[in-house]
Amino acid sequence: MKFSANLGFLWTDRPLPDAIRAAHAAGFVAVEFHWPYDTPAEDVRAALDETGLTALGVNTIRGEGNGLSALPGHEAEAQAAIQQAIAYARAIGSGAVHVMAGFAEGLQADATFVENLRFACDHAPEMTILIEPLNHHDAPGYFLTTSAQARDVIERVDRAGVKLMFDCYHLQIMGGDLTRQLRDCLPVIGHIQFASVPERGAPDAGELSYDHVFAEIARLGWEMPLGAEYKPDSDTDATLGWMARYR
Ligand SMILES: O=C(O)[C@@H](O)C(=O)CO
Ligand SMILES: [Mg+2]
Repeated sequence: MKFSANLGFLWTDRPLPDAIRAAHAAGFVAVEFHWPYDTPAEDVRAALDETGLTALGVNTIRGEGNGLSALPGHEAEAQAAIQQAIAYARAIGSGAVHVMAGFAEGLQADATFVENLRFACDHAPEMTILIEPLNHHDAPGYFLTTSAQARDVIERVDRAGVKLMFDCYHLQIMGGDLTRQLRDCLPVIGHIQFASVPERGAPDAGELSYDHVFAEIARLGWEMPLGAEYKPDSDTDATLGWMARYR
């Protein structure tokens, strides 16, 4: 398997260009970001060029909450955040942006999210526009919570570019049955992330067998790097024992 280091959680003790170099030294083939906007895109791009790593994605900013795109009345702000993320992604050579929905509920929020996602897809037709269900313990009140809801939104956005960020950690907490969820969602998955459950640590612990999950992902023919989005319980390099097991 190939892995992407999520630098929102891994090597957060150093500047992003150094975190990219550390990911390369550890054997990751890609990196992904949460909110890299404080680091000039050209510095990130230079570290990517130097190491040959691929950049898989950036998130839209959180705003007051966990994103803006499902907040009725905040369309201008949400679309500015989408444009900012797309511009940054283009500048670092990344092909995906995760559009964060925010804390909201109801029909108006749903319609707003769909419209803002159409805006993102139409603004950057070459880009994968990701949406990600988050679990209700870590992000109570977040608009998007299940893969079924995400698939319904994706269908109604009705654009080829919009895809599901399948985070095994969140989706295990929000109902589990992960093997079936992977099979059912496969046609709309744009990226896969993982962490142990419930601690959100390295994948070789917890209630979820990544021996099984990764084997199923491979069996389904998924070839893109999987996003290691976990919170190291010590120095990141000391938590990477799982990589040798799964590579
Ligand atoms: O799972 C997560 O928390 C992230 O993928 C993210 O982008 C939102 O915080
Ligand atoms: Mg995630």
